[in-house]
Amino acid sequence: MDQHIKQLTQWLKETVKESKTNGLVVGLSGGIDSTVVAYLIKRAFKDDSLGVIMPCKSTEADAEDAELVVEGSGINHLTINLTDQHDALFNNIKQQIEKNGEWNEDKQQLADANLRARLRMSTLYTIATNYNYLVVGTDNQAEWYTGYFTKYGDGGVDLAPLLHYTKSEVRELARTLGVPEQIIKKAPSAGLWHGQTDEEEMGVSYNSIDAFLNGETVSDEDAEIIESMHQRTAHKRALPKSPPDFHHFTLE
Ligand SMILES: Nc1ncnc2c1ncn2[C@@H]1O[C@H](COP(=O)(O)OP(=O)(O)OC[C@H]2O[C@@H]([n+]3cccc(C(=O)O)c3)[C@H](O)[C@@H]2O)[C@@H](O)[C@H]1O
Ligand SMILES: Nc1ncnc2c1ncn2[C@@H]1O[C@H](COP(=O)(O)OP(=O)(O)OP(=O)(O)O)[C@@H](O)[C@H]1O
Ligand SMILES: [Mg+2]
Repeated sequence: MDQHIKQLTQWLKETVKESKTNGLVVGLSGGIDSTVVAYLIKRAFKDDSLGVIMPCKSTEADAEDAELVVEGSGINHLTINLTDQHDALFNNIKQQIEKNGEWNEDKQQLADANLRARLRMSTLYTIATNYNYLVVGTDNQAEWYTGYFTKYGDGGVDLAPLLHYTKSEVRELARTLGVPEQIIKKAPSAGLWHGQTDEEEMGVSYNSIDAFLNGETVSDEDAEIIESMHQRTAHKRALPKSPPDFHHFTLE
């Protein structure tokens, strides 16, 4: 993994140079993916890398883990609490829809969760504009393939350095980078509602997704879940659909 870390660091430097920007910013959750990204961007840009801790109705333990990452990596950081802003915006939207009697209770948890991810994205882009930085994503190969991210939320980024690494490879990168074991061992969680874990929500383990991506045999049930997630989320990996140019086409 040493060689990968050197190459990733070099790639980050080149990408920033080509974009004529000054550095990189990432959201720091205290989870392993953003931790690995934080260590990498700090290596690439000693002074022009920034981690942003954005609690949003999340647990104190998550913010403490993120602080541990700041200490371990030495990365510059900001903490911006989004809880009140999320509350205000979500309740405003909810009240307006409720007035029409059209609020969908079944979708409340998901809508609330995705707004958290999109508020974080908006915060990161506001910061990126200020410093002339790029926003770095944390999606790994397993999340990208299954579409397990919020479209234009944590998926709304300028570059995605971990896209070709399975979850177990991200753990290997973390060990090589000297990430504290406490962070490596934590159950992956989007932290979008109390007690959420990725594997419970998806109904399949990262070990199984990694094996599938490596071309190894997994159970039929797991393969079906993975393929179905992949198909349902194809739109997240594509540019927005647009119609044919009707200046040049007439539909029958
Ligand atoms: N066929 C289609 N063509 C074009 N667009 C389509 C579409 N189908 C839905 N859409 C659009 O996409 C939206 C649904 O996608 P999206 O908004 O992403 O929402 P969705 O995929 O339903 O939910 C996001 C999932 O990602 C998980 N997540 C989020 C954030 C972080 C993490 C993590 O691991 O940390 C995990 C979260 O727990 C949840 O399971 C729809 O509201 C609609 O606007
Ligand atoms: N509380 C938070 N503060 C700042 N950024 C956050 C927060 N929660 C989530 N994010 C951002 O959203 C990204 C997606 O979350 P995700 O859970 O997939 O990654 P992770 O937390 O780094 O690792 P893991 O998947 O193992 O939990 C994070 O990597 C991070 O950039
Ligand atoms: Mg997480």
